[in-house]
Amino acid sequence: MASKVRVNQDLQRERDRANFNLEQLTYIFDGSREYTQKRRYLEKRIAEDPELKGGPNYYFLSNSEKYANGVRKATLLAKKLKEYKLGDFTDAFLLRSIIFPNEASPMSLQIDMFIPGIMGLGTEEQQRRWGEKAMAYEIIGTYAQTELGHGTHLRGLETTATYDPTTHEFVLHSPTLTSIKWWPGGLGKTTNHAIVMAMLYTRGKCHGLHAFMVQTRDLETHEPLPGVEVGDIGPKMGYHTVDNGYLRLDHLHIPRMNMLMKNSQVLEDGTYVRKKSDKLSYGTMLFVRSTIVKGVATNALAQAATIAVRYSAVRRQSELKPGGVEPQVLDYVTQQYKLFPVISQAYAFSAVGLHLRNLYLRLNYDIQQGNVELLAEIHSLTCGLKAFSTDQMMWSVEICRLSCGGHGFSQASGLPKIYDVHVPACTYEGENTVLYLQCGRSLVKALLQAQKGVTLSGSMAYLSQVCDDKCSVTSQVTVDALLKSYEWRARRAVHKAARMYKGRLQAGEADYNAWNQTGVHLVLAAKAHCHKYVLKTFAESIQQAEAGADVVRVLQQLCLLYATHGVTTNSGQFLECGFMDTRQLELVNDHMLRLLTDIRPNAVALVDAFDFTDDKLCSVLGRYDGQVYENLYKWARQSSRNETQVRIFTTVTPQ
Ligand SMILES: CCCCCCC/C=C/C(=O)SCCNC(=O)CCNC(=O)[C@H](O)C(C)(C)COP(=O)(O)OP(=O)(O)OC[C@H]1O[C@@H](n2cnc3c(N)ncnc32)[C@H](O)[C@@H]1OP(=O)(O)O
Ligand SMILES: Cc1cc2nc3c(=O)[nH]c(=O)nc-3n(C[C@H](O)[C@H](O)[C@H](O)COP(=O)(O)OP(=O)(O)OC[C@H]3O[C@@H](n4cnc5c(N)ncnc54)[C@H](O)[C@@H]3O)c2cc1C
Repeated sequence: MASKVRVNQDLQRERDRANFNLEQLTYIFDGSREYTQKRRYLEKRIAEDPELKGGPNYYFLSNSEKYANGVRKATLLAKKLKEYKLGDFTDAFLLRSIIFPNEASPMSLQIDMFIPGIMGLGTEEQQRRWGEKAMAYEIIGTYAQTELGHGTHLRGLETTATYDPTTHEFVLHSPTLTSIKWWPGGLGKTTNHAIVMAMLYTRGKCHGLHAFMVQTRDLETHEPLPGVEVGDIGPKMGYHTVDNGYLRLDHLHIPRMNMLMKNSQVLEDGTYVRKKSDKLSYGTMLFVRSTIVKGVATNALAQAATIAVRYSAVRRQSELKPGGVEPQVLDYVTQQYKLFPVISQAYAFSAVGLHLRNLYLRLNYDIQQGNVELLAEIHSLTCGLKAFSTDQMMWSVEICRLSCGGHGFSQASGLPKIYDVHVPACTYEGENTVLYLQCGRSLVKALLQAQKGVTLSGSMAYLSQVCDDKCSVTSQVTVDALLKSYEWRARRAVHKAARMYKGRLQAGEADYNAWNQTGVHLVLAAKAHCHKYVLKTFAESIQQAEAGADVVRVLQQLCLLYATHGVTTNSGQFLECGFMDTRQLELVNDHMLRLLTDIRPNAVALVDAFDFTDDKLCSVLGRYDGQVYENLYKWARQSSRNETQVRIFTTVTPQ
């Protein structure tokens, strides 16, 4: 992004010394040149749009004002989708990310889950009936699954949908206090529809969790409908622009055809027609998990790295060379050790996120053809990678904030806002530990199958491969050599969990207890499996990259940094499996430190390539021009606390 303003000299010097084609790297990070061009076009258009440019300073708003401003922008988003003639899903996500920089829209569930739910769970007729209205924002919906008493345990959800064959209606009800729907985004004030996940009863039999289209509010008055109680769940740690709400249903009658019936049906006489797979109802969650790696984890990592690296190039502090000038804090190796791995994580998870998107599209196509073979594998992968990428993001965003010293603790840095809005991803769409366990169990089950002669395929094929070669790490540390170490570490972790599980069964323990007692090692196995998968996918993406040698070189440096940093921060597991010895670990560690030096000249350019505008970052520390101090001072003076001076009133004490 060319800037005509005065750029901080240190930052300009960093940009002048970069030695790779930054534009090409942006295309790779975005996924394509076309996406970059469309993003830039929309960013420019929004920045110049009189209805959207400017606006109140988010940081100085109360929580209620943040929500009201969010509703204002969400209604403009709906308007601009039409005005800009943007129709498809990707465009809606993109436009929303520009209008809501590191903010969640009060209507975020409309495109995150409500529309995907209609398209994924509804018949073609139902897609026409509600999908088109939802795309036109004529109805505003959310996804109401979690209840006061249950979020993880879907089979424990209590909301009921009971079919009445005499009226051809479902009666939706919240039978207990713990069955009140709790958390759905936009439910408190904003939305007028919800996909309600409820236990389906027909002819006295429960058929498990199914999706129902429920109108919660009058489309004219926005009043809650009879049988519907809705409200906001109250202040939260972050996510202030979203009215996460509660929904209590009191024998609400809805037509039979409000059950989303793509995968299973209830006929007029109450006959239940079952679906191909019990898990197709869970399809919306699988879709969202597949988008979180790129849309949430990568996005947060890249933004936090941009802010922290640019600021570290501008910030001069302390004394490095005795008597010398104060150095840029980016010249401290400890600062490089904090920040450069975050850059590598952002590029790694971007590659994985783009890969997952293609995998999901393939699964979706297969399911349309009635083929659910890939479902279990993609479920396992999306569980593991959603948890692994968001865990990494949570820690790394905080490392970036801490690396900015006191100013990192100011909202002016933009880093607390990144944390606030993205860290819930460790909980929503499946709490991370629970998802690791899903992944870990599927790995152990696959290995046990392989031990019975079943040939494994896909991401688990390596589990049954006999690998007797020793670690090939020499003084020439390479990704290929390290990938074998990662594979060995993951294979060993899965084998260990499987041995523990089988051992407990053989000792006569019940199956559920054998799984529970193995839980810690299931999580370790899932993390090791995901770590290997990320490194392998990142490395393969570089081999396939359409880029010049200069860009390939910097990506290879980042990939090797990702690999070596992963070994040094998990060294116990690599040593424990006996594949790598302490001498080889030393070689890996030394190589990682050399990589920090190699990457240092390109550090600012590598984050510039993420191509975030100042409007997107909302950060005084991460400004493109690096003019931090004067803008921190200007920012502080905007604070309402500075509108008045302190007056000392002497109180007259009665004689
Ligand atoms: C881009 C930004 C988006 C922002 C969105 C913000 C809004 C947030 C919205 C939400 O949070 S919506 C609510 C999300 N809630 C959850 O994710 C609930 C998590 N819990 C579950 O998914 C399930 O309860 C479970 C943990 C997976 C357990 O499943 P279950 O109760 O069925 O029992 P299991 O014995 O574990 O599984 C049985 C069997 O089924 C397979 N399986 C489970 N889920 C799926 C699935 N989604 N797809 C495919 N297969 C699935 C599981 O692997 C087992 O297989 P087998 O081992 O029997 O072969
Ligand atoms: C910001 C935000 C937005 C949300 N938006 C929505 C929404 O739009 N729609 C919606 O339906 N929901 C939404 N949710 C709810 C979210 O999906 C749930 O909070 C999430 O699924 C976790 O469930 P829970 O809260 O019941 O936690 P619990 O499952 O009760 O977790 C508590 C602890 O128990 C552990 N635990 C639970 N089960 C197991 C197990 N089987 N094995 C081992 N440990 C276990 C967990 O690891 C965790 O440590 C949102 C939540 C947040 C924070």
